[in-house]
Amino acid sequence: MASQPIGIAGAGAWGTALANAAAAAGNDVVLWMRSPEQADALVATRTNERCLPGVKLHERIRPTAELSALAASSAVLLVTPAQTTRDMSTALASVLPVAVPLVLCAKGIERGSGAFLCDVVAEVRPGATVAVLSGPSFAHDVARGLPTAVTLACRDTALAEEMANALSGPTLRVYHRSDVRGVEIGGAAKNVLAIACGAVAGKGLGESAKAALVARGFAELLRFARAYGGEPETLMGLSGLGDLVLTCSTAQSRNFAFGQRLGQGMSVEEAAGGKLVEGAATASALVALARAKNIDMPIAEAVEQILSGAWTLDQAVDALMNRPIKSEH
Ligand SMILES: NC(=O)c1ccc[n+]([C@@H]2O[C@H](COP(=O)([O-])OP(=O)(O)OC[C@H]3O[C@@H](n4cnc5c(N)ncnc54)[C@H](O)[C@@H]3O)[C@@H](O)[C@H]2O)c1
Ligand SMILES: O=P(O)(O)OC[C@H](O)CO
Repeated sequence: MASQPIGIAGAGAWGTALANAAAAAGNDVVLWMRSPEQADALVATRTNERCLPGVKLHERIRPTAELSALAASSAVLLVTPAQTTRDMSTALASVLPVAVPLVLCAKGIERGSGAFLCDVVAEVRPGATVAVLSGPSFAHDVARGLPTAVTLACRDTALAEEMANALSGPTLRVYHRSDVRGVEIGGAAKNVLAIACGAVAGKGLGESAKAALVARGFAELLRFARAYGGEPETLMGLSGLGDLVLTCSTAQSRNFAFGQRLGQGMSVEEAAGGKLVEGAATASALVALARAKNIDMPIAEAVEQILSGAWTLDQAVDALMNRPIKSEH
């Protein structure tokens, strides 16, 4: 794997941070972005000032706007927003040999179809290997070389181990696992729950409410994952509890910050402020999947009701607090 470059599709905050981490781990990296102007600017300045101000691009990274430049990669990390997965993996299918694994790094569920992102890729690139990388990792932390750990899941356990080794470096520790479904559910669902935590913070409901929400949110995550074939043990790990705790802790998270602004009384549009808020894009699909299997997810439901304009935040709090008293599970 080391002799071929790692390909990265998407040069936003996370794609650029992962490119730096992969290069620091000893790999050559081809970093693709859709804009030729951005690629030229990256080649010239070796910084991605819009997404990661102040971070120098590692010398082993080759920026490009030619998708075909990814064809010789040992693996391609797809790091564009979750809702672009179908279009991006279709475009990649036309240039990548089927033997090149695709590692999904976005966190979400496809709106409209309600499809998990791995299933989207399996549809448009049949026979190709798909993996998922997820866990507690803010791009700005990783890009600055602050330490963290994430999980890479692939059904091919030998390949999962090989890719985890290739991407692990001095400050990014990559664990491997075979439970692809569990790892992708952890990443997708925690963003929706983080919006609720942010809203509690923005509304000034206190630290106790926030902690209660994390615990009950985690119970929802576990129920959902169990019903959709994820292993509970996976959700107790980095892409589950780990990422839920991170994203529910700080306004450094875009999902939390979005919820916080909703809690302060802003509209959905004002609160998003033009930034990528994956939990807002995924909430309706997550809730529809939960309803389809009668999975009780009142916190995710409340987020969806607020986002659709059906409930105010006060109504959501009332609905959550007035649910029948029951045994904790
Ligand atoms: N930023 C983080 O800390 C972080 C950490 C872990 C995971 N993630 C996940 O990674 C994904 C990307 O997040 P990000 O922070 O890099 O977002 P970002 O907004 O910084 O970057 C997204 C990139 O995708 C590109 N893009 C958007 N639409 C596209 C399309 N249709 N085709 C091709 N390229 C397109 C944009 O030009 C941009 O470069 C999200 O799913 C997010 O949840 C982010
Ligand atoms: O900024 P957020 O909320 O998209 O979260 C980024 C990562 O998913 C944290 O692990």
